[in-house]
Amino acid sequence: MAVIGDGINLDVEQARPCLRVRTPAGPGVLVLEERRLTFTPDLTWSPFRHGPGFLRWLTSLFRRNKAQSIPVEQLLGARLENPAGTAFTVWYAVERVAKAGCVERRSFKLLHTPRFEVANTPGDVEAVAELVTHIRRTSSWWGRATPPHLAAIVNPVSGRGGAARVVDSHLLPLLRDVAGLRVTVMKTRAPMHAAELVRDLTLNVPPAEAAAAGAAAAGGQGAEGAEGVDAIVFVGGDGTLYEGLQGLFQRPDWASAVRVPLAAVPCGSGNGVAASAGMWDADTAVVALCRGRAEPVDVASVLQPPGSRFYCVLSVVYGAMANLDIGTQHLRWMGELRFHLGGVWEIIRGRCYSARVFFLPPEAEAASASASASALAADGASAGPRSGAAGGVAGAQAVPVGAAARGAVGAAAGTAEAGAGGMEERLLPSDERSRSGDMAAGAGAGLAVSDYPAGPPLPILSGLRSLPSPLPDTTDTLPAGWRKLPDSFAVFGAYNTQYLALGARMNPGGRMGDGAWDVWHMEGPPGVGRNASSRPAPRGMRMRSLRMLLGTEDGSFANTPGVLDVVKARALLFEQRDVATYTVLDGEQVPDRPLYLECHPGLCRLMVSPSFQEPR
Ligand SMILES: Nc1ncnc2c1ncn2[C@@H]1O[C@H](COP(=O)(O)OP(=O)(O)OP(=O)(O)O)[C@@H](O)[C@H]1O
Repeated sequence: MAVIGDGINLDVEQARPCLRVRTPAGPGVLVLEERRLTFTPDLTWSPFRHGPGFLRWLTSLFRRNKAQSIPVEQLLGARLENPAGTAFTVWYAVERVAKAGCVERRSFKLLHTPRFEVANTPGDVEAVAELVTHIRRTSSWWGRATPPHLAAIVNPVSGRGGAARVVDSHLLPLLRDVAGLRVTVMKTRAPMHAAELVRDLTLNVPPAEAAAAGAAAAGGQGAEGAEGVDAIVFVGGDGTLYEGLQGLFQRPDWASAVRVPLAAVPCGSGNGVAASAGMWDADTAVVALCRGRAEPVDVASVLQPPGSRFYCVLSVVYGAMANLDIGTQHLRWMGELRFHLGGVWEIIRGRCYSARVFFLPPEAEAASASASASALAADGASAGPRSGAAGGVAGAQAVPVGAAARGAVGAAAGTAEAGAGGMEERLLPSDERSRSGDMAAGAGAGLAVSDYPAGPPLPILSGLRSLPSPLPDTTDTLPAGWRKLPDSFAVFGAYNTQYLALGARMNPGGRMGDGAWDVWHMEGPPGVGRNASSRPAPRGMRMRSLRMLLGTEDGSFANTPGVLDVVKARALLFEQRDVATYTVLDGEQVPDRPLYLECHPGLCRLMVSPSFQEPR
């Protein structure tokens, strides 16, 4: 042990600084041991019990020289409290468990010690700097020698507009000043700006092996020290992450860029991605970003004629579930409450919605692949649209629910039509836009997978001879293994993760990296046909919907038989056949045309809370 300054010792070899410090409650010794950081006061007061009040002072008399310690696994970092570097506070995170209905929510509360101060000598200042760096490196740098670099994409209009506040209260003071991470803040200036920002980022891609080893460290050792960004943090709602995801897949290097972890800090209205990752609040998100745990998350490619390709990680919803989101946009100022009001309104309305849905269960994937391979072989491996039963009809009706139908939706929602078309316009790079425009003019456009922007391979959809439009009446023209859902729904939603919003566990039992989406549906009355107006719900349906609404917070509706049915899907063919609703991907409306979804198992990586756990 070397003596560095007045009363300050540093056990250099074992990196165990022992500092003689002064707190507002009196002097003592601060020791960093292998398992804990301990402060032992010389006199009577504990640093954790300082503050005004005679009673507090009196109690501390009975706690003479009692050492206070923080387990190292709780440490987060330390902040220098003055320019001279002689004062600092140590920050740590304590786990809290709260009950939300029948499920536990594990979040973190951030706490700090009182201000420790040392004498102003070069040796003391150096020892403090060394201690601060040591705590930061071992607690919050993902096991690296240098601090990871986070790009924070901040949407100032998400939710109630609190994202900028979270930057000032958490991202900069805690992640940067306490944990010592490098944080670059970028504010979005308009819809889809997040995609542009992600497209232009210089990324520090971890090696494939490090990413595959995955769960432990978000970055991996190989990427350390490079100039790029180690993780992309979306400070906003689900829409902000969704837009960023589109940008990620517009990058020419998307195949490696997907190894850079994504994170969601909850500042929107729904925050389904953040909730599904266990990021219940900004404090917990800070701890997660410091610990650097990342898990694989499935991404779905969604193709829509004539040439759009979207990517989503959260959900495809339609009917009541879509109306309570998109139909309540004007109540955004209410935060999550708007979804509950929308849900109640949908129950009062008691509507069912018509749609055509086919899905491929995971266990049927192999059968489907071999069937389509042999069909292709029999056809001489021809590619592109065919004039078969599905393809022939499709050619004439590439946009199945016509302008009149979209007009009706637009009229109902004010800006719905502009929003949907506008998003498609914004999503596609300019060359794709012009291509898709040309294709829209031509009959049969967008019916082969090759008509869509390149990206992750789509073996299941490519196995279809063409993308059927409109969707057929039966599974006869589809490869083996495909199944059909009823044509009418009181509720329909396909989910990848457990939560659709912080207070909505819509997919209890869902796992975000299992390579399948869970399709929840409540069947409506038969005979609701194409382009028909939505029908009133039959008897008992309102009660089932109400049960679902009441059991949404913890997902307990799933325990009541007969409320909803669920199937797992590797791929989905979906066609909207109703004018009184929307089709919504990850909370963002898309045009009301057929969509073809295929799941890419575990393609991206999502940063999760240290206590994140999914059902087995
Ligand atoms: N600077 C901006 N000005 C206006 N709109 C923006 C800006 N930046 C992003 N947007 C748009 O804000 C919309 C809402 O963002 P986001 O989805 O993150 O919040 P939210 O809808 O409140 O949350 P959630 O999706 O979780 O319900 C997005 O559709 C996005 O296009």
